[in-house]
Amino acid sequence: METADLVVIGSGQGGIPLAADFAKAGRTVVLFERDALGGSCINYGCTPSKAFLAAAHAAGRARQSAKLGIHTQVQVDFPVVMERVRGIRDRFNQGIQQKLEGAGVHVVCAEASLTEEGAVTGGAVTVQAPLVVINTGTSSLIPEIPGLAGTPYLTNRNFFDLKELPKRLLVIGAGYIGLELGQGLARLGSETHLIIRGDRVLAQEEPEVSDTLAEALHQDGIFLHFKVDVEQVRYANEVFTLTLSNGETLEGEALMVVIGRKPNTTALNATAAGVELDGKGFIKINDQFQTTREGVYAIGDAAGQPAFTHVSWEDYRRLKAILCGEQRTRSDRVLGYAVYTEPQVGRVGMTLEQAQMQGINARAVTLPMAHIARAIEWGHDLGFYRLVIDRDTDQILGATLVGYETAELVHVLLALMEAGATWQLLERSVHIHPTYGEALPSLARLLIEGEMPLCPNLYPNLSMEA
Ligand SMILES: Cc1cc2nc3c(=O)[nH]c(=O)nc-3n(C[C@H](O)[C@H](O)[C@H](O)COP(=O)(O)OP(=O)(O)OC[C@H]3O[C@@H](n4cnc5c(N)ncnc54)[C@H](O)[C@@H]3O)c2cc1C
Ligand SMILES: NC(=O)c1ccc[n+]([C@@H]2O[C@H](COP(=O)([O-])OP(=O)(O)OC[C@H]3O[C@@H](n4cnc5c(N)ncnc54)[C@H](O)[C@@H]3O)[C@@H](O)[C@H]2O)c1
Repeated sequence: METADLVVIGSGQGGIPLAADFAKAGRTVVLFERDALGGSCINYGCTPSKAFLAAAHAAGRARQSAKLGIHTQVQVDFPVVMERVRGIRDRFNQGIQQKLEGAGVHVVCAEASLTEEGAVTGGAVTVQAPLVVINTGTSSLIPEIPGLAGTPYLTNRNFFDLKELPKRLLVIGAGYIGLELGQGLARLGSETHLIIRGDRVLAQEEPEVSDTLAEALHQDGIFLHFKVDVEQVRYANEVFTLTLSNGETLEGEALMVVIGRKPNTTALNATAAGVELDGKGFIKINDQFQTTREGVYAIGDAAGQPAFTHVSWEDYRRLKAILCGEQRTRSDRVLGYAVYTEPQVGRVGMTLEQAQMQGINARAVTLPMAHIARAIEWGHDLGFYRLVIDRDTDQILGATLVGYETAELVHVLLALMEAGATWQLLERSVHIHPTYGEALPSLARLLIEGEMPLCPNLYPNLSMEA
């Protein structure tokens, strides 16, 4: 049996830098990875999806330029689009390999599990270490629909291997992945159908977000099928036929199943090793990322943290600080995230409803994009900006920005929130005209009740009787 100072299971977004930092500091580190180095973000998630969306949104924007008086004919070279995506993914993947090798991390290409004695074993390697960090992420959740198993359906895992643009695409699930990749393929030319269980897309967000996105998807020619389930899948002659709960049938050359994620914890032998899981299989951790077994920590998606790359990465920074003796916790962060549809959804902190549910005396103000000069001038007038504040402390609690490139703009509010700023600070800052950014102080100005009154001692030296 080998010994090491640290064992990392899974090369997720937090595990990689943690392993590299320890190794660079002269500690012996073993990292187990059962699949491609870099985890879901680099190989099957953020990196390829955003490279793919660059092409898709370029096509969408070119078509939409007709409303500016510019007429273009969009020709999509799908193999080139996907080659570029895979090229970027492969470069990032190789970068991770070099980072780990350069730092001196011993990488074991095998699925790892914990032993009851607290060692980690995978392939032909068993390692005993005082510190084990689990960063095993999640995989696609696949529903048990009759006829689905064994068909060549798509998930985020094989989507980026597509060689041909499907003529018709059927998507089960209208969350992050369904909307981003569904809108993407629609913009590249697939006739796209979203099959939605409930009555709105991106149902975890505020209803106005769902309404705005539904309008945008409609403008892209996407068919939205609300309040239906898929009862049966058939695959014959390279065509999928779905029977829906309302009796309708839909046909498509491709079927994408994107209904959420499940934690990669089955192979870990966690419970027997004293690492407790919750009812959905996520690893139970305390506020310092510690599992129920001493010396074993868990970070990222598998530990039930918000499923974003920047969260997993921030988990690494916080865990490293904790291991170095600092007083840090995992739950005091300002959480921001974005959905890369067009328009984008940039989110930070709490919604009005979330704040009120916590008993906060909260208030929200909303500014439609159609009232923002830059948005009108540039033809991006679908969406809105919303700010949530605490009436008692005046602090900014959260924001929802639906519009052009709001994943960037939302950082203004994220930074203000991190600094504990009040809305008055935002209100009195003078932003550049005409920008999307200048709408943020305008949004804060909506919190000033009524017209700004003239002060009674205006021009005190000016005689009113003259
Ligand atoms: C299509 C898609 C797009 C996304 N886009 C974004 C985005 O734009 N922005 C964003 O912030 N987030 C995005 N995400 C989410 C993001 O990818 C994850 O939240 C992020 O990768 C963090 O994951 P992680 O660090 O917990 O683990 P992961 O990155 O999932 O890595 C876990 C690794 O552990 C390995 N592993 C699992 N079990 C074992 C085992 N027993 N032994 C050895 N190895 C094991 C896996 O093979 C994997 O490589 C996206 C996700 C998807 C699917
Ligand atoms: N931009 C980003 O940061 C980004 C992009 C992609 C993914 N992600 C991460 O990955 C996670 C997973 O994304 P996702 O799109 O798979 O999940 P999701 O939770 O965002 O959406 C899944 C959708 O499928 C629906 N659904 C569930 N069961 C269903 C069923 N049987 N039939 C039909 N619909 C069903 C749900 O109601 C939900 O609307 C996200 O929560 C997010 O954290 C992030």
